[in-house]
Amino acid sequence: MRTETETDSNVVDADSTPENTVISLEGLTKRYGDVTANDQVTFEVGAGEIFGYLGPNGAGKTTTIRLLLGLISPTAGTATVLGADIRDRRALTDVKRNVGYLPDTLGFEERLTGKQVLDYFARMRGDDRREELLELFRPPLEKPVETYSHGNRRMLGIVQAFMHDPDLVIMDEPTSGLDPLKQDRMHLFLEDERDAGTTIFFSSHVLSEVQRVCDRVGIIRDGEVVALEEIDDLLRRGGKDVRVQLGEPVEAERFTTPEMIDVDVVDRTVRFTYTGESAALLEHLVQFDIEDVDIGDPQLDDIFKHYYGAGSEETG
Ligand SMILES: Nc1ncnc2c1ncn2[C@@H]1O[C@H](COP(=O)(O)OP(=O)(O)OP(=O)(O)O)[C@@H](O)[C@H]1O
Repeated sequence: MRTETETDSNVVDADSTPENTVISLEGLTKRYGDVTANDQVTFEVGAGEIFGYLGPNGAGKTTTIRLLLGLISPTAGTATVLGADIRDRRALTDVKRNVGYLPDTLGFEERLTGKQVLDYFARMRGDDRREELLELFRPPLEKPVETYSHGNRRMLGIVQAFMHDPDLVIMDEPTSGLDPLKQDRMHLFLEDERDAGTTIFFSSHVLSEVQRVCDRVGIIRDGEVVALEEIDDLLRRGGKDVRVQLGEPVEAERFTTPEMIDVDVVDRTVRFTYTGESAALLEHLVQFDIEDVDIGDPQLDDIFKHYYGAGSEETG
């Protein structure tokens, strides 16, 4: 069941509490010496949603995932996964039979064949959906994993993560390094799984993929969650990345409207972030001698820059 959460401001919304909580983090903190990799991370993920955990390299995404799976212990705070407290090893081990995990780096024994790897996981947790998933992702099962391409490693990893038909799947940058066709296949698959009721938590540093498949997003920066909201709200505030090629040079003052941020005019090319309605932008542009217009989604970095303020905890 899809979870509706209301977010009417761009502050971290601690009340954004989905029903039927599958993952709940409460003040989760992990320190490595002077580095606070996760700092009081608090949010919830509801049943049947695709939750995107977004952040630049080194933000703390993998740390959260490893904490959730009990692979490392928190310095402070805690979390529950399918109701099990991550500090309770036995309870966590029990529920992990019902969790799929796709790590960023697959720790498969390299000399085993893909089939042997799947057999190993099947013995631990079952493999009811193995054949169906193999039809879809087709890793070369009879070859040793050490001969696999990056893409095939991912394909084997996905089969492994889903074949026991878990209620929750946690994935660390699942599409990184995949070609566009494989990324597409993965995204469609995740949507189908979500529609069938599986909860999916995945990390990414690619906004476009999070935008495409996620219902809700948490943004982590320097170990802190700086935004927690519906993807549509995030993108609306993120604005559009616009590049306009003009037939003749134009004065920035004449061209600029209040909805344009970071206007950069170089000769006949103007770049800016547009935060208003697309129709209003087009209406404005027709006044000028336009040769070309390119309107794209904002980059994650721009959203950070414009809405969360570099290096500050300010979220508005
Ligand atoms: N075992 C460790 N020992 C010391 N520091 C660590 C350790 N693991 C992570 N860190 C540090 O914690 C911070 C968060 O790292 P983490 O791997 O969680 O980020 P990430 O968002 O997953 O990044 P990436 O996208 O690059 O994988 C980084 O500063 C990293 O250097």
